[in-house]
Amino acid sequence: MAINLSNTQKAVVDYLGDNLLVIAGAGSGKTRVLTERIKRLILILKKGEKVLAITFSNKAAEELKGRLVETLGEQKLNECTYIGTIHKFCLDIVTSRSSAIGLPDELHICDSYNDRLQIFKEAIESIPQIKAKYIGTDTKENQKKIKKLLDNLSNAKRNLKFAGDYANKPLIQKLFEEYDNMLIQQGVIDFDDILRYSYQILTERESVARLYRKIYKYICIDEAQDLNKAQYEIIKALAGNEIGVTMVGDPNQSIYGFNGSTSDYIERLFLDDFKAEKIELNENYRSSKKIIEAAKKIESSFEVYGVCKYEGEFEIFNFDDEKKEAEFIVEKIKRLIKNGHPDVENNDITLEQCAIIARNRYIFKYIEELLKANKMEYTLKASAKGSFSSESDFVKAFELGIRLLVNSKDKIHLVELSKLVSSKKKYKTFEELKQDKDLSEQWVLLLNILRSAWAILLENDNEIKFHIAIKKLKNYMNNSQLNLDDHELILISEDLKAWEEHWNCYVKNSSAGERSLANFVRTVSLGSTNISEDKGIVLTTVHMSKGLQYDVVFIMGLNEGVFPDYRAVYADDNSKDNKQLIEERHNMFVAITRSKRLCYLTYPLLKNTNWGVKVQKPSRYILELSGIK
Ligand SMILES: Nc1ncnc2c1ncn2[C@@H]1O[C@H](COP(=O)(O)OP(=O)(O)OP(=O)(O)O)[C@@H](O)[C@H]1O
Repeated sequence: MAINLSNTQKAVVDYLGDNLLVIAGAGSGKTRVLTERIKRLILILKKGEKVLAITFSNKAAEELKGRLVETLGEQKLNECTYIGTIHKFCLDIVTSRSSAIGLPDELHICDSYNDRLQIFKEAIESIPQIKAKYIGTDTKENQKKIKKLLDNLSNAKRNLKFAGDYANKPLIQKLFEEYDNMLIQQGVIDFDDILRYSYQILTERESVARLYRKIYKYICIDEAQDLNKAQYEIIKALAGNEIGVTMVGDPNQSIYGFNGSTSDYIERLFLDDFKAEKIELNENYRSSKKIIEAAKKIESSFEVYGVCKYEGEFEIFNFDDEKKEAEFIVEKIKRLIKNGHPDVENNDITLEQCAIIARNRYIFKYIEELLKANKMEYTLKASAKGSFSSESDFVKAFELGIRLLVNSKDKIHLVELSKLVSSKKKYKTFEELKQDKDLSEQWVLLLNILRSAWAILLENDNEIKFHIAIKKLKNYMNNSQLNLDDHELILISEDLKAWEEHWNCYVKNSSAGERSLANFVRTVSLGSTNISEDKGIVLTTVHMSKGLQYDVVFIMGLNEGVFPDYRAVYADDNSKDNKQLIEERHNMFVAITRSKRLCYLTYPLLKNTNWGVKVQKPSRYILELSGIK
């Protein structure tokens, strides 16, 4: 359906000055405008130049690509744009220019928190003074301290700090250095390093920055209210004073403070540093009148011009307990699907148009059980990670082996694979493990199969036969000697299907020349191959619901301490300037504004906990909103 842009939207699309800040309210057509602006900028590019579009998530990058490809076609899109998350873009800088700052050529991503924690513990163990000073004898307390230290270190990295910046705290400096060295010795860097090292490359190697500026003539940043220091400084370093930067964001939707993000970067610094022109988009094309009214009660600064013709529904319900709350939602969805609703186009509602949003994933416990019992399809969106997440031991071993094929220095995954195949053995190399015949009969058979699949992957790095390797694994599953039970067979088959999807997605989004097994593993680590389509009702945390919209939205579990989160509620500072509480309010605003037409808030009065049945207070948002019928 062709949509006519409003005059303000057109002003954004056609702006041809240097830098532009677009403050865009929820549902004001940000994505639409960004798509049109990129198309407009492409028209003024010279041969070989590109527009760099940085999105907040892989899903948003896919969405943008999908919309652009419709008019530009695949070839033009690839010739004229780079669309991806900042981590993906920076990983390309680091992996192609690592030697410029003295890092090894082949680098991989340490993508799991537990792996990082393991390496960090080894770093602590290797420095006796740190162990003595920071770690005591109480093991539980130690775990907490170690995690806190690691969090502090991540935070420092997000603020672009290096070990050398801690010269006045020699022990911290040593720990920082040791952790970084240990990562590098294993051929890996962590997520924070991807940004930190690319910043170092861009600022210390002017020639590299110049090269990027020759290619990327315009930079467009989506969801810019969630930039943190590292991300903002990278964009600044990349742009120099030569490249036009457009930032689009909504301060009311800033919800990543725990990552060091703040809307200050757009509201203050971008305007000062880049002398950017500011345009505000205040229309709302998404939500019905009732939804807008509720959103305004949560964020009084939310101004909307132009009103949607639909009245919509906004209602609040409470229940004796969580089970009853879940039952109500399921029944309500069934009724809406059966009867439709006059405020939803064509009076027709499908499962896919319904979302259930909660502040954290644990709220979904009962509703998941109930949806399963009712055979109602749903997709749970609770975490951006989880790409390396095979459930069966067999495919887990295949996956760990792939990591070891591309990074022979990787000790963490060698230990993990060793534990999987044998509880007693410790191998020095992957090769040693692969050749071991002194294992259980089952693992000797499985390793035999895995060896042949891994060998296929190594045959030709320019033309990886991933599907043939998977086919080999599938064929062997039918081998009766393996004696796998039905449950295990289902897990294996689902895992293999997931790996085929990762591979297909990787192939679709990469060019033949850049493909390699190592590049594939890095892309999976970034979650860039994890963009399967949502099926059925979407159950999503607020954070994962960003940028999405549904005709019907339920926001459940609205109790004080859950939403707003207890950490914000019980923070020492309970004033209205409490940053955590401000961010919780943004979370509530995001949740409500995902709804196009109908929005229902629910909460239980009692909750079953490990400590018995507890009375629950309604969320402060319920009290604020209860005047709305
Ligand atoms: N000029 C317009 N006329 C009619 N509909 C529009 C117009 N611009 C955008 N829309 C529609 O409004 C809805 C919201 O747009 P979009 O998702 O781009 O908003 P957004 O600003 O990204 O929202 P949010 O920040 O809350 O995620 C979409 O369904 C879009 O197609």
